[in-house]
Amino acid sequence: MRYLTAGESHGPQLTAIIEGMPSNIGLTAEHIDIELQRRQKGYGRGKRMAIESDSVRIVGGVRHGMTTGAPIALVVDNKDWSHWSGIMGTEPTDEPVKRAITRPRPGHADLNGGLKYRQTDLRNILERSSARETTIRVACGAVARRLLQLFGIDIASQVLRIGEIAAERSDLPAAELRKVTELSPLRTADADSEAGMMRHIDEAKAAGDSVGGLIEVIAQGVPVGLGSHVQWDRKLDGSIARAVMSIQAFKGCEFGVGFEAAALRGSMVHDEIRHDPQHGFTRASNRAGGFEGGMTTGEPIIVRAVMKPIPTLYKPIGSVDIETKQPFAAQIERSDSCAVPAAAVVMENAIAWELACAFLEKFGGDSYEEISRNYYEYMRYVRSY
Ligand SMILES: Cc1cc2nc3c(=O)[nH]c(=O)nc-3n(C[C@H](O)[C@H](O)[C@H](O)COP(=O)(O)O)c2cc1C
Ligand SMILES: C=C(O[C@@H]1CC(C(=O)O)=C[C@@H](OP(=O)(O)O)[C@H]1O)C(=O)O
Repeated sequence: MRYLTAGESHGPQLTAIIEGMPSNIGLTAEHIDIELQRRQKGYGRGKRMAIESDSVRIVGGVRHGMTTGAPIALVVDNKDWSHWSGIMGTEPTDEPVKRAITRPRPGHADLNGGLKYRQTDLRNILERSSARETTIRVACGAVARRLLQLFGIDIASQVLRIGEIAAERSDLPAAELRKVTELSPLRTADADSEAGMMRHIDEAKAAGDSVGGLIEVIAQGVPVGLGSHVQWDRKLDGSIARAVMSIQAFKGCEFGVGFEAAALRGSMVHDEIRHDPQHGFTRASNRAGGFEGGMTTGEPIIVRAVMKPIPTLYKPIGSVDIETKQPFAAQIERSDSCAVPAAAVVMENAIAWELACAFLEKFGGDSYEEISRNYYEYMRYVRSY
């Protein structure tokens, strides 16, 4: 499976085409909208989220609520477009020249993008680098999720840190965790830390600053043997790391005990293998976070990732105007102060996409029926191995 997206943050719409989704999978706009709405929630976001109320239009590949095997085309309209059509139209006009953005924000794509693409109006960079794009990426992930759900794979996230404030980690199964974190404005399972986390965001915002955080995603019910050890680009932990690291502002990623493994002995890192006739092979622990040799072990996949603080600051750090070459004191219209809870939903769906691709590679088929046949036969074989 593959997908491409197009569209600017303040343009008319975001668009995606998904190629390779099998036929006979139940899929409606409602399935996708659930994920889009989850992504919009969360404490710390700016005024843009009050303007948007994201919902998808499925404009190809689905008929009467079922996929047909044809490319799936998705559209999400930007409600903010009505305020930007003069500046963001596709037809020639003088408007952008008068209102060109020449002040690059440290930490955003503005300066590098301006240099690389020879742009004198940095809007031509920020419009596409904006995390508005994660809306349509989540829509694609939500389609992948439909396939995974049919085979009992659940994915959930929890926020483990906002800036200086850590939250207690929950080890609830994914389906339960999802219910708990859904009730939290910070997408955390630790209700006691919530107030402190929100205060931390408020304080950063009041100081003209921003905060990042730490997110964990768990995927449960994933069969053993997705991905492969035989080629570097078929290692599924590698594909997931790439997908996670490609999310705007994500700066690090680990599986299982992760970076802690550097300080631990092997006996404290690896998971003992066990066998019983009823379940076949199992593990005594899941310190590997669900991966060995680039393949799933059958244990839950546990991925954590770091989101850096938002780059657009109300009290900005030093930068230089690309036209005048003078330092400037920026005037910011609006920005998020913290988008970690929203990013957790993006991360879930980015991982869902990679899992669905690996699932189709393993059990491949043009239709749900073919995939089912391959999947259940394999699962029977695994239990008797
Ligand atoms: C959900 C989400 C919302 C974001 N909101 C903002 C924002 O309001 N302002 C901002 O400057 N950056 C925001 N970012 C981060 C930037 O998009 C990101 O830092 C930028 O594209 C540069 O990419 P990099 O940080 O990966 O290098 C957001 C990121 C995510 C995932
Ligand atoms: C629009 C979204 O996030 C945006 C991501 C973003 C950025 O620079 O990444 C900047 C802000 O956009 P604006 O400049 O329009 O206020 C965020 O609101 C979204 O998540 O849907």
